[in-house]
Amino acid sequence: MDNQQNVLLDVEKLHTGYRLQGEFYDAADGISFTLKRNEVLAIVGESGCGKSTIASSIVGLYDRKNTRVEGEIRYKNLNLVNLSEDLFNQVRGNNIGMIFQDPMASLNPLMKVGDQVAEALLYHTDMNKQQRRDRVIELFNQVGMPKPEAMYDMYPHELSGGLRQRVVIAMAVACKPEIIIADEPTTALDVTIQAQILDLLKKIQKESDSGIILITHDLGVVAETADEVAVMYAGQIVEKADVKTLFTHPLHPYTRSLLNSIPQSDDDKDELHVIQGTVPSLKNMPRTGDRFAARIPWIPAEAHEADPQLHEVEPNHFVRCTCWKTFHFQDEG
Ligand SMILES: Nc1ncnc2c1ncn2[C@@H]1O[C@H](COP(=O)(O)OP(=O)(O)OP(=O)(O)O)[C@@H](O)[C@H]1O
Repeated sequence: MDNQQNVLLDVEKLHTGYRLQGEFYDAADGISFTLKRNEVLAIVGESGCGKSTIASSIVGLYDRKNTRVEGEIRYKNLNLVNLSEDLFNQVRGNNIGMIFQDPMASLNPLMKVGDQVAEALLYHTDMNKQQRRDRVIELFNQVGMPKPEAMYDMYPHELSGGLRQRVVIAMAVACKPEIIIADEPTTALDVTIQAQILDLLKKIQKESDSGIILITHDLGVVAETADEVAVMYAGQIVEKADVKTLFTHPLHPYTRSLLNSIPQSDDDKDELHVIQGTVPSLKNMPRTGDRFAARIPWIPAEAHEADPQLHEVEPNHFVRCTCWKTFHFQDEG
């Protein structure tokens, strides 16, 4: 049972649509989930499923003219869906920290990295200059930057990709936010550095009792880091469970296909089931029936629900549609 006090963020029927040639099309199409304290919730799915749309809806980083956001994103007594720009500016950084994929895009190339982290403190705290500098050095220590004092005065281009991402993480956690949203935080980094950054995120989460929403297309990252997982397909959550259940007992055909498309070892290569087709574009997304049905055409139409819902098939394990009951891979007969 959910302990309400531990719920940091409660997303309820979130619809985020983008205007394309005058009409809105939902990229997040009725998304509901909760993020709890001390939890890493991974949102996973192929490119174009709507993962980043959820992140930008939560932090209010979208073009208000061409984006329509409806539903509820409850944080404390606020509904972030109707929040004014002013309030968003207070919440972002202070209560909700954001880490993006490309550290270079988050950093100003002309400013010392230490000053950039200090700037976040300038907006959200009443620390004086020296206090801000001390706090930045402390943060650089916390995120594992070597020689933090010297690092303060470096420019982004003087740092490696991994160190730049550590600066971005320092910036995101500078004001001790309760919620951290990390959108593909390791995708731009070398494999060896990826593991270090994921370890760092877990360490920060544990030290600060925060909740992390980790957005990724990489199931390896999910296995490494997440507590809970939401699998997304074509704007909807199709399966939700704790990480162990999801990896040992996946049910939705999309989750099973995703898991089956990663080789565990060279021996498994012959048994991989590649997912046919691609995620439909926003305009061409089916809005009725099972959105994944077109990619598993050998499963009979009557196996799918007409209006697939998320069913709790066992405690805390949710699956959309009942077609999983008859699903098999094509070559399994
Ligand atoms: N600003 C926008 N205007 C119009 N369409 C958009 C916009 N942002 C995203 N989309 C479309 O919405 C859908 C979901 O995109 P989104 O970026 O949320 O997916 P994603 O799962 O995060 O994929 P990726 O990892 O490639 O970013 C895609 O079809 C995308 O083309």
